[in-house]
Amino acid sequence: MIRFEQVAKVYPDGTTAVDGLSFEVAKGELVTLVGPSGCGKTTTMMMVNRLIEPTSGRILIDGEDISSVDPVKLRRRIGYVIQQVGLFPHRTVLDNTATVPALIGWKKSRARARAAELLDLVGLDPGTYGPRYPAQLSGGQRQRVGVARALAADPPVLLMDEPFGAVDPVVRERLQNEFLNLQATVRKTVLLVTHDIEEAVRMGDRIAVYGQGRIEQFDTPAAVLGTPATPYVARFVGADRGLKRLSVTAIEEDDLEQPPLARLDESVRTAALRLRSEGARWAVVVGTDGELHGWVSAEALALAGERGTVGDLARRMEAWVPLGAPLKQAFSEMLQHDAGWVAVVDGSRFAGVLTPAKLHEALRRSVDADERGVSRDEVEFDSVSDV
Ligand SMILES: Nc1ncnc2c1ncn2[C@@H]1O[C@H](COP(=O)(O)OP(=O)(O)OP(=O)(O)O)[C@@H](O)[C@H]1O
Repeated sequence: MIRFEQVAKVYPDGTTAVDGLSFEVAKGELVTLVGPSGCGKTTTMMMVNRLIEPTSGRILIDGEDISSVDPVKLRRRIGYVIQQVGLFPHRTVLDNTATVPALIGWKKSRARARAAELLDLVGLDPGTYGPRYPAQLSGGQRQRVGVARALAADPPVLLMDEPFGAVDPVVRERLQNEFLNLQATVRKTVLLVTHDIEEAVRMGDRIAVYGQGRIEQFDTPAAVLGTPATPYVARFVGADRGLKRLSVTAIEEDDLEQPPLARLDESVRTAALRLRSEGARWAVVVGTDGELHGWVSAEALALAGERGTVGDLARRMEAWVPLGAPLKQAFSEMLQHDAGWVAVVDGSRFAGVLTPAKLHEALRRSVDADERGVSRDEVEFDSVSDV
């Protein structure tokens, strides 16, 4: 979709911003460009919409050399989101969002209807926020308007330069997640510039790690964290890359432990006897179709006497995550609920629990799989509890 072929940019004062750039971004892929200040990320991005012209090499979009495309026409196919949003202060949020559709000649009513739809999509109620002016919004809301505006004319390509840089870390994480959800539906081809490796890892399908003016590694987040291509990349991703890896390693069925179970409609008596004979202190409570309901302690069952069903005593499950969610989410649920384990569901079906030991094992397996270039289920480890 976007292809760089041996692209270099030397500024008139002789500064080589980038050199020998060759990479490809597939249709619908989100690639993050990450690296320290001044390494050439923004230059790379601005060559795509021809705000900067390369000194040598070619850039192609959909096979077409962009140097032969009229820059104005080119930019209509490319949404652009920047950190300082750049909203027009004297235009309402709705009109700001409708800027590009209006520019390309849509009727005012159609452009505004589209703008309202987009505001809704980025989580801003068009009735409430549409008539406001940019100064009447929070930083995070302005950033959302920036994204809505960039998407308004439905461009196939989106360039985002530090799009979440101007907001505090909590809002940033929320905006990142919202954007990922949005991207799952709109599937734009995205280049996103950031200097934050965490953001690059969280957002990117693939990451281009920049050294000075060149790409040191272009790979998936897991590979960049697991097997840095050069000492420079290893230093850049940091010594805590195991920790960062938590956010890119998905929970798999094999990582789970199967705890004692009790059925919702089971009698207290049989459940109590069974748990006692298994020496279990608690059980996960599931419904008739195996759906997760909650948990029950062996003590509560023992004290309840002979009558009633498990359902009468079951407590709600506070900590649970879906299968496929990152290990980091499970870890954060455990911390948040001060729990020693977290339930994992597949749809509504209870799939098992993740314990700290299993979490650690999953992480080690994933690092090892990358180092050996095999898939994770081909790696065997003794679990901590076996040692
Ligand atoms: N117009 C210009 N004239 C001369 N040098 C420039 C110009 N624009 C950028 N540079 C230089 O080119 C190099 C790459 O700049 P670029 O803005 O692409 O880096 P960056 O990785 O995006 O940095 P940052 O994260 O700080 O925005 C830097 O050394 C910068 O000083």
